[in-house]
Amino acid sequence: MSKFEDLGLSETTLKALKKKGFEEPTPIQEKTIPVLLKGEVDLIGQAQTGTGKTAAFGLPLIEKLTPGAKHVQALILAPTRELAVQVAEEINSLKGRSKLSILPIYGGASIERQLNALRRGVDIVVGTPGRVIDHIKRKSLKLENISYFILDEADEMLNMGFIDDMEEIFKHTNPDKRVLLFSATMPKPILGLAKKYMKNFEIIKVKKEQLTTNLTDQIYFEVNESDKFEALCRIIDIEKDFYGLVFCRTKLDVDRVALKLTERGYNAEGIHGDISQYQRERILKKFKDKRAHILVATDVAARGLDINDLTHVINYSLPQDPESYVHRIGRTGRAGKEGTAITFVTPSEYRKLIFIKRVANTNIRKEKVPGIKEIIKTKKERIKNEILDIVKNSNASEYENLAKELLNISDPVQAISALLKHAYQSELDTANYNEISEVSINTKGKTRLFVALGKKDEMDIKKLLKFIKDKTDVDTKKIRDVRIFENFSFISVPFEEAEIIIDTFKRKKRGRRPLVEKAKERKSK
Ligand SMILES: Nc1ncnc2c1ncn2[C@@H]1O[C@H](COP(=O)(O)OP(=O)(O)OP(=O)(O)O)[C@@H](O)[C@H]1O
Ligand SMILES: [Mg+2]
Repeated sequence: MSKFEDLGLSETTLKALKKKGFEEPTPIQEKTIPVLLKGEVDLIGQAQTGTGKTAAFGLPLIEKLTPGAKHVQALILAPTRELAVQVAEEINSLKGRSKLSILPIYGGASIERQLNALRRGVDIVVGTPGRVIDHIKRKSLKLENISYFILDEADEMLNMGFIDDMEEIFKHTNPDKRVLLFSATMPKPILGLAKKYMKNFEIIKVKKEQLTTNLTDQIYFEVNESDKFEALCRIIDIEKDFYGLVFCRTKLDVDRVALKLTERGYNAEGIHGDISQYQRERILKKFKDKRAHILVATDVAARGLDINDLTHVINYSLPQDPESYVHRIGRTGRAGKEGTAITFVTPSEYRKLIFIKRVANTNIRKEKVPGIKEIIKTKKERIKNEILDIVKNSNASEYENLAKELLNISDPVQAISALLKHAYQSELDTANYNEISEVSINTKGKTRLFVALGKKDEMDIKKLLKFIKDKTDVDTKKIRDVRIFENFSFISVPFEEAEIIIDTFKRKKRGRRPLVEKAKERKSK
């Protein structure tokens, strides 16, 4: 491991790094910085999420560019507004006493202010494609003299959604610039496309077997769509200090989940592309300041965002592709800190999970959604420790007289029990929790399905099979194993059949209950 001092950086920059608290370069910084300081090459830099790619291209810019050169010298493009702001801030914080001026330009923010700043002269522009094109058209942004054209999250920028914009912007730049592409993922087709924009280029990869960092513990839970919210609440409740991002597929889902969390008393916010830019920034700041502990988001927050100390990333819905999985869960486990990523998988999505696992070459371990008893036990333990901590470390003497009075007239155990009940009843109330129907998918793609059917004497195997036959299109011959336990039955069926069963019953209110009711109904007939 080398030191920043060995990479060819100036004294001013080394001082700035010290001030920022960077002790040694990360592997991607160690590899790219010397090449960029020396070289005339274009570059593709690939390294895992949270490993300092911003500084890997930011530090060489700081060294190579001339403050106040009267023309834009570098353009950095990023896929989201928040990321453009963050990259600009990160470079600003690394420049030390250098007079370089760095400006983020992005949609939804005052164009007037951006115009004024551009008129005054800017060295580095960090922008989102739409607003950059807007400025090019207004002739307020001239790119014919740039030394660097950098795509952060390059694979995303060269993907369908952005490619036309990239072409357009590229057309307005001078041919003799350096082109630098950075991302944690670089799928083959995109790599092919990238070559079109570059001349002699080097690929610098921090070689890792897997695309995700091993700082993040990766888990998946098998849950029905209708049980996801309950599972989410349980995950949050069992943690002492949950501070996490929850990813949903659609804006509507984000709104719904955020609202439901708020209604249940959690400190949650939602963020997506339909929210005004002012609100987006306000919400992100609130979350970064930990004034909100849960941020529900679409993939608008999946790439690049650097939020300190996130404990969890939850994939409430499965990401669209392996790359998205890698970036989403990469919001935690950054800069050497550990995190947990939890993915909800419904039976019909199981194969997609396997695909993600294979492409990302990562290990995603299966776990069970925490049970109610387990949560209550954990909470009680936490309460006990909190109280013991107060007894030990902080002064509650103003209550001592009242305590003595109470203990004089009542039994100590009863008094404390009453006090605990008074203080924690609402938190420990099991009525806070709903039932989760158990769906468990085994790895061979066969699904084991648990169906709650009321008491044993209300249903036998024959009735159960007939019930399934009547209610679903499942071929009952494919049911391999049927067992009836105390208050639920267990069947083992191939994946497709399980899907049918689940799809049939999840449309009804709560999965299990209709079955129980139907069983009773039949009995009474
Ligand atoms: N050498 C270093 N020492 C300590 N911290 C660092 C170092 N380099 C970067 N960091 C910090 O690590 C965090 C992650 O950096 P950065 O956002 O650049 O990661 P990234 O590789 O771009 O991740 P992503 O792929 O998610 O965009 C930031 O908070 C950054 O300030
Ligand atoms: Mg980044």
